Amino acid sequence: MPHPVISARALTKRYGDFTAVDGIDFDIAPGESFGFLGPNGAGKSTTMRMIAATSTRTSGELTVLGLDTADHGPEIRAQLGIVPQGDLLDEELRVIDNLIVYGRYFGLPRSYVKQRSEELLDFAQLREKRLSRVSDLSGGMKRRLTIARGLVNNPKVMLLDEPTTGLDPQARHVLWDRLFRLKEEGVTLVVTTHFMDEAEQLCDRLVVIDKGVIVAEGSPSSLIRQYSTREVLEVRFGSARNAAAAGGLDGVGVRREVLPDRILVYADNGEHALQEVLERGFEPLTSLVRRSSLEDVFLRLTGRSLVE
Ligand SMILES: Nc1ncnc2c1ncn2[C@@H]1O[C@H](COP(=O)(O)OP(=O)(O)OP(=O)(O)O)[C@@H](O)[C@H]1O
Repeated sequence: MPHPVISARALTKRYGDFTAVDGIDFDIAPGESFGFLGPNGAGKSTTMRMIAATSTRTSGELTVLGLDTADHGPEIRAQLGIVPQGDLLDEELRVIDNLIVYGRYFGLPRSYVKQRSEELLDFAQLREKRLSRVSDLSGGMKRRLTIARGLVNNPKVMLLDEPTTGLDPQARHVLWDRLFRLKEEGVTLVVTTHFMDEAEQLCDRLVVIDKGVIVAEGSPSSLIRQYSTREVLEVRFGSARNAAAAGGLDGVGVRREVLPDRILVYADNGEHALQEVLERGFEPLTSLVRRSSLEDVFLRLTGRSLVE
């Protein structure tokens, strides 16, 4: 890897007796789109706050853009774009003024901030909303404005904490498209998410994090290859028959996961697996063959579903 823009070794954060981040190691390369994928409470936001030098680490090492976060908070923050979980916009201000006021916090010259804010309105597809109040924007527009605001200081690294939580599918796709544009421009993206589709869409590489610990690392496709099969057969037998059917499917596919409402059969060929299920005399109410996803990886690694 070229010299990493962010590097962590044995990074740990404790709140009293509770360890939120438990000795994690990772390196993020320039221009990479890197994800922390994990359920609520895994320690993702805590890690992001330590990267942004707004929360101090308990132990371990952490450098951002070659600077130690313990000693260089203001210099680091001046070079990062930060998109926190809540939008934290000034609801009373107009859209354009949110950008200008934020830019002025960085001490950037007024003329530069004005010009940059106009460019960012276009980037965020908010030109028509230039003079609207934030309170009149949709959730997706607010998120895009927050991202635009995070770009005022022209950062090389963007931290995005759960960028699409709470948005509808269309708004999510618009946002992913904008983030993809940033990536094409060479901006390093660091994203936390508990959505496996988001991780698959946005991340070149990710770590799966659970209870403050990294349980796997790789590209979405390499993680799926390593921890799952090519296909998954999902069969539903109804609550009364689910357990009995689960007991009768030993040896079908490579592996099975029995969930309360369905059984997942991991197999390289899902249709063949379905044939075997039928040959054993188990007629499912519904069946579906799909490709493996990061959700399957997470289930395999932790025994739990990502979104519970
Ligand atoms: N200031 C704090 N004091 C005590 N415990 C905290 C504090 N901040 C976070 N925690 C705890 O640390 C754990 C990790 O929280 P964190 O917010 O980093 O998780 P997360 O993976 O980002 O999840 P979410 O998506 O819900 O934010 C949680 O159990 C949380 O309750």
